[in-house]
Amino acid sequence: MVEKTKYVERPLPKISLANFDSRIDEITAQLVDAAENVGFFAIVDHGITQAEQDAVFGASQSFFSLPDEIKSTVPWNPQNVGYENRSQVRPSTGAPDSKESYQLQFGENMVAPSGKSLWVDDEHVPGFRETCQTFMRRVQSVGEKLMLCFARGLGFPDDYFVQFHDATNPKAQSVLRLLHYYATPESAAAEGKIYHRAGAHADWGFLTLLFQREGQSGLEICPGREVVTKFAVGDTWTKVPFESGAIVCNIGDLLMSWSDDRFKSTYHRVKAPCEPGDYFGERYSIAFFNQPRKDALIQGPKKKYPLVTGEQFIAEAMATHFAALQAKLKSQSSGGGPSSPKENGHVATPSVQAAA
Ligand SMILES: O=C(O)CCC(=O)C(=O)O
Ligand SMILES: [Fe+2]
Repeated sequence: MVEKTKYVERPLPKISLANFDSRIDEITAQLVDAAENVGFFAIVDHGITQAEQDAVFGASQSFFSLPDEIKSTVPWNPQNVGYENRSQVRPSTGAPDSKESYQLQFGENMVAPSGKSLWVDDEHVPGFRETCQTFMRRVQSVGEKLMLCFARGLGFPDDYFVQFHDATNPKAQSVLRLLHYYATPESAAAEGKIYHRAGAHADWGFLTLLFQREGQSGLEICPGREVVTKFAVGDTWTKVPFESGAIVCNIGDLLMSWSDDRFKSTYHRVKAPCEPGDYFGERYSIAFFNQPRKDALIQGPKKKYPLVTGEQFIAEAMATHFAALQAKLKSQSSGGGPSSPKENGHVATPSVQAAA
């Protein structure tokens, strides 16, 4: 029988970006407070309209509706781009998420080592690339406002974080991730079979901006993490429901480290539906992961952690993640859990998901 989830009500800070230029200091104070105390917050009055969101969700739905043979023409690769299906295994669950996702970037990573473009051909989803790139630029500009405030809040020059996330640089690494979680049978839940959605995790990147759809709930957070060097855990959850006009934002491990652990990278998940009242239908969401260039120099103002490049930080995060995953799989195969997934692509792949 599935254990009943422990829930606690925690208010999610809601921050308006209206009149940004004249309110920067007020907005900075609100963002810093949210980053220090919750790690998650909702942004409103950001200028991205519902119609713009609907357009990219439409493109996402059209892409995921394509036959597998077409989706597999743009396969995921370790540059953190491309399409994957039920391949991401989180250390918290040791089993694949029941979802498919397609990751897109601004720069040269969209060309696979083979020379092939990882943009799905426009003949399959007309206007797909243009729709996604337009949306990416819009989200990037919102992210840059938040970066300016966080730089100011930490005592860095205003453009400090923005320069490392320049989307016009061919080496830009930020990712738009289209996500589609499969509907799961309620009968399976009653029999104790769990279909994970996004198993609990903290994001590795700098800052995530998330778009949800009305009526497709499931996002939950578990604040309280103290240091970035420890793997995130926790079991008391707070629901983050869809809110019209709001972008849900969260601090990632990289910004937690870059702030000397002042800002919290919060543990979160899309709940595996298994209890009465859970949402078992399909869920579409879109995440934009701001990730600095590989040569960005990461060190907080108080130098709590040694100076590392963006590339080194991700490599270390991957190693920690991979070790935690191996430990989980080992505990499952030694009788700690039900069936343990085989050590195949499922295990190697997720360890390099920058979003994990
Ligand atoms: O789909 C969602 O709502 C959350 C996804 C997520 O947390 C991730 O991909 O890192
Ligand atoms: Fe996440």
